[in-house]
Amino acid sequence: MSQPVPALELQQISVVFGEGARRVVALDDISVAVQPGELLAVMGPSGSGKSTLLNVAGLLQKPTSGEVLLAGENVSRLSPAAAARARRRHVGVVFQHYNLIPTLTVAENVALPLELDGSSTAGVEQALAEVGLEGMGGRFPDEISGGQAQRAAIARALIGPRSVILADEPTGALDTTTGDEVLRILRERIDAGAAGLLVTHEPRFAAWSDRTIMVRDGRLS
Ligand SMILES: Nc1ncnc2c1ncn2[C@@H]1O[C@H](COP(=O)(O)OP(=O)(O)OP(=O)(O)O)[C@@H](O)[C@H]1O
Repeated sequence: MSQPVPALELQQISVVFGEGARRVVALDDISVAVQPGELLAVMGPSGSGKSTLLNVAGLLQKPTSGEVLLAGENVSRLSPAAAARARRRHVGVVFQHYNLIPTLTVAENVALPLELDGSSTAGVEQALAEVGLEGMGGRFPDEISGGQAQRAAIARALIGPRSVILADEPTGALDTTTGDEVLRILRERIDAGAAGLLVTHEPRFAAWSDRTIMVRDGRLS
C-alpha cells in the first residue's frame, strides 16, 4: 500500500544564524512528518530550537539547508511573495499572545486571511461557531477574554482551505482551565482533518497529542 502524503514534512532541516563567533546552529538536520489528523507536540529546553522549527514549518524562516513540503509540494525555494501565498493557503499560526489585530473586530480578524487571498468570507460565522464564539464576531479583541481571543486565533488559523496549524505556546498566557479548553478546540480541529504542530512546555499537553518529539540543542533526541 502506498504511504499517505504528510500534510507537512520537514526533511533534513538545518538553520544557522550569524557567523564566526556569533554563529548559532539553531536546528541541526531535523526531519519530521505530520499526517492529516495528527497533532505533534514539540518539547525541549529554552533555546533548543522549537520556535525556529515552527517558523521554518510556517515558511516564516528559510532553512539554511533542507526541504519543507506542504501536502507533498516542495515549498522551500519559493520567492517571499510565493511563500506568503503558500502560507496563507496551507498554514495557520497561533501564537502565545493571540496576535489579533486590535482595530479589527473578531469576525474581521478571522476573515483576514480570506480577504488577503481575494476569497469569499462567507464561512466566518460558521468558523466562529465551531470554536464556540457564535454571536461574538462584532466585538473587538479588547472586549473578549484571553481564552476567547485564542479561540478566535484558532478560527483564523484554520479558516479556508488551510490544513496545517502551528501553535507556539498557545496556552502560555491562559489559566489551566481556559488553556485546556483551547487545547480541546485545537484537538477537535485536528480530528476534523488538519495536521498540527504544538510547541509547549507543559508535559500534560502530551496527552492531547498523538506524538511528542524532544528537541535539544537543535537536534531531535
Ligand atoms: N534571529 C536569530 N538570530 C540569532 N540567533 C537566533 C535567532 N533566533 C533564534 N536564535 C537562537 O537559536 C537558538 C534556538 O532558538 P529558539 O527560539 O528556536 O528556541 P526555543 O526552543 O523556541 O526557545 P524558548 O523555549 O525559550 O522559546 C537559540 O540559541 C537562539 O538564541
